[in-house]
Amino acid sequence: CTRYVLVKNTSVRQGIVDAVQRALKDPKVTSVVICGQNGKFCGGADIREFAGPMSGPPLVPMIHAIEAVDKPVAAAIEGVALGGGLELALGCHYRIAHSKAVLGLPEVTLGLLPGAGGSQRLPRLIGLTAALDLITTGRHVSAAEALKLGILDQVTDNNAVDLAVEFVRSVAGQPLDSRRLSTLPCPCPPDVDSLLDKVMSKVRQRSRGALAPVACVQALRAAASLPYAQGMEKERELMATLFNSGQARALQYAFFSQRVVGKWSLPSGASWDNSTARTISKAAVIGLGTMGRGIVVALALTGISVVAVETQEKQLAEASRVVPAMLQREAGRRRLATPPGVISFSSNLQDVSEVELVIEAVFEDMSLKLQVFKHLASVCRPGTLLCSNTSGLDIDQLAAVTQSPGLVVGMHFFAPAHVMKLLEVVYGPRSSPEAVATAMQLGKRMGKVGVAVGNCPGFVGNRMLKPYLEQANFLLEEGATPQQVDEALEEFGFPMGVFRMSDLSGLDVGWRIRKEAGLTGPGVESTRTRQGRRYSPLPDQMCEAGRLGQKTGKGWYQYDGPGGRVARSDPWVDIFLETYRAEHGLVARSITPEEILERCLYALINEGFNILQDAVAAGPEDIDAIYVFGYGWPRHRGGPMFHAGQVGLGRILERLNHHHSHPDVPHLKPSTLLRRLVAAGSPPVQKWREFINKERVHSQL
Ligand SMILES: CC(C)(COP(=O)(O)OP(=O)(O)OC[C@H]1O[C@@H](n2cnc3c(N)ncnc32)[C@H](O)[C@@H]1OP(=O)(O)O)[C@@H](O)C(=O)NCCC(=O)NCCSC(=O)C[C@@H](O)CCCCCCCCCCCCC(=O)O
Repeated sequence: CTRYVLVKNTSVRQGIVDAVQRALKDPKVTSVVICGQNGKFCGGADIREFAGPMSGPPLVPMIHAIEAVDKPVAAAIEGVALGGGLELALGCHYRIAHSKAVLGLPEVTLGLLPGAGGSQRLPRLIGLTAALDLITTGRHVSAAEALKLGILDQVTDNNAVDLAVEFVRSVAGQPLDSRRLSTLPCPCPPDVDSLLDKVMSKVRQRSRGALAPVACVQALRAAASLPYAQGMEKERELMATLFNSGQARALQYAFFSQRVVGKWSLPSGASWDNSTARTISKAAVIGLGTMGRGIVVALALTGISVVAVETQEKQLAEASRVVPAMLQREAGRRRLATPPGVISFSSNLQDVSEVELVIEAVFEDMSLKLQVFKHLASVCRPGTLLCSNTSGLDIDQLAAVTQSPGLVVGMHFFAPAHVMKLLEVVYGPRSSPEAVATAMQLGKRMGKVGVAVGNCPGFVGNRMLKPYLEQANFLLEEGATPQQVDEALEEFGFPMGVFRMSDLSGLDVGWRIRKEAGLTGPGVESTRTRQGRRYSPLPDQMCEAGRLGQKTGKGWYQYDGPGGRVARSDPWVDIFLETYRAEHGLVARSITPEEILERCLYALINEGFNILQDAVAAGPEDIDAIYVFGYGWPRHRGGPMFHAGQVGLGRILERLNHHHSHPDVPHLKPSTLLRRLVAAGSPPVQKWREFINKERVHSQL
């Protein structure tokens, strides 16, 4: 073999075409190895190219040409072979990989399908059943699994390129017909139709309105039932539909948002690339309720040793029993051989004196948290980072009771903390860049999507949730039922509507917060206006009636006893709402799903604009990542701020104005930023950051 180097500064596709052509023409070349540069085979198509017209040689004919070559061609896979990268490898006659390589067809996660023959070649190679799994989930597989599935011919711990060269030399001259996947039949189980139907219904249920998983099944049905050329035609047709769908744009935006938020910056100018993070090896978690336990597991899974502290003996005993089992289960799910972290349980706060970082996860009560922070400040070594898992309390107030307020940040996890991907890293005015960098890096080590956000009540996620919940309650007062509201939201793509979600998390959570805010409780007058704003006492009255949600077996729905999970509508709630309306002289009216979506979602989006205006979030991507990873916003709709752009900012403004002008629907006053964006011609979401910065410079916000 002669080695031809693919030059990186020209299009990779052009490079491959040219190099293969030269190799074909060169009589000295008996076989060909395609490899990547710098130890990475190929991560697939450049997603940014999808936004404009494609240039350079198209992928599909290029792969066909490689497959048709009459000298053996092997792909030497190091690093990754994803998407178009794996499709290129499937066009080669052989595939040799390094043991650490990762393979997959993740196009479905970008709103696409493997559109360069992958949907037709992979099932011909590994069979329909396995291909359905890989293509509809987009999951990555290790080299070992790929070898077992039959995607790879050989795996090595040594140099994959050297092995591939040796390998193709050894097979030079052998017939290649059986190695051309496009010529092979697709191995299918006998009950192929019932398998496809079953997978289709599973996919529809799981995808909540996403188009790509459904198109993937359709493409695989074509692979199973049609000759290759017709299958490719179907693949192209489905790809064209997906390609031009708003969902593909939303999912590709979500891919980049996830990466944008990692490049955080603070209003002070500190940012990910000018701040140094400390590497944490010893941490402590204070409070072993649901959140604390999850955080302990998340830390331990990264190999950090954790001191888990709980002062209540009963809770400590239960946590000592439950946490190791949780760790074992999660390690198993992640295919980690043994959970690497070491956990020690204690009832003594003194035991955290040697750790480098503490996460407080006690009850959501400011006076209790202040007490804990004061204590920590006296127990911990100087320089220990003190973090709070508060879901919305003032980080600055906590920092104020310590000697080093710069070392205090919020680390707001989402339940279950060892599973949910989102982490809000909350910086106060005094938090140091080092503290933020350390919390962000720790989040990354835990596999979280960390988003740096400013300090305000509820931070980003919960601050936006408030007007959303408020509108949902107002809709009940006006005539909707919890089922109607939930159905509209679930149809939109949320895994759970707002009332089912409240039942799951417990109605008492918000009740406690409202009591602390003086909005309800003894001595507060039972009116529909509180602290000068419209207020719905409905959720408080539910709590007063003992209906706290799933845990009491009754909430906005009824369940089969406490802890039950299947929500059924409850005639009690209908009577409760009717009585309430009658008491307050409200006449129920018919409310459309459109109004439900506008009132709930536009309220949430409007608060998102306020948050951007206040610089609590650095950009719309931060808000969108928070909602996609922490609040069940359907990923194929990009996130609330992306969705606003899709709907049209002018339309959102017009509908907010419309609802706001209604005498009994307050709290929907459009944000100044939204107005300014509309006045500026509604620039695309990718331009908002720049726009906000300019407006701020000119003091327009
Ligand atoms: C590769 C990774 C695993 C690396 O992870 P790692 O953690 O190491 O690094 P990062 O994730 O932080 O990434 C670093 C850096 O790189 C950027 N990036 C990564 N991948 C891509 C990409 N694919 N494109 C663009 N940019 C990428 C990332 O943003 C970071 O940039 P930054 O500036 O922040 O530093 C990991 O990155 C990863 O998983 N990547 C994605 C892998 C993937 O999903 N691949 C599939 C891509 S889609 C594809 O391959 C499609 C194919 O099926 C071929 C399609 C054929 C097209 C045919 C067209 C027919 C269409 C018909 C249309 C008809 C139109 C009409 O008729 O109108």
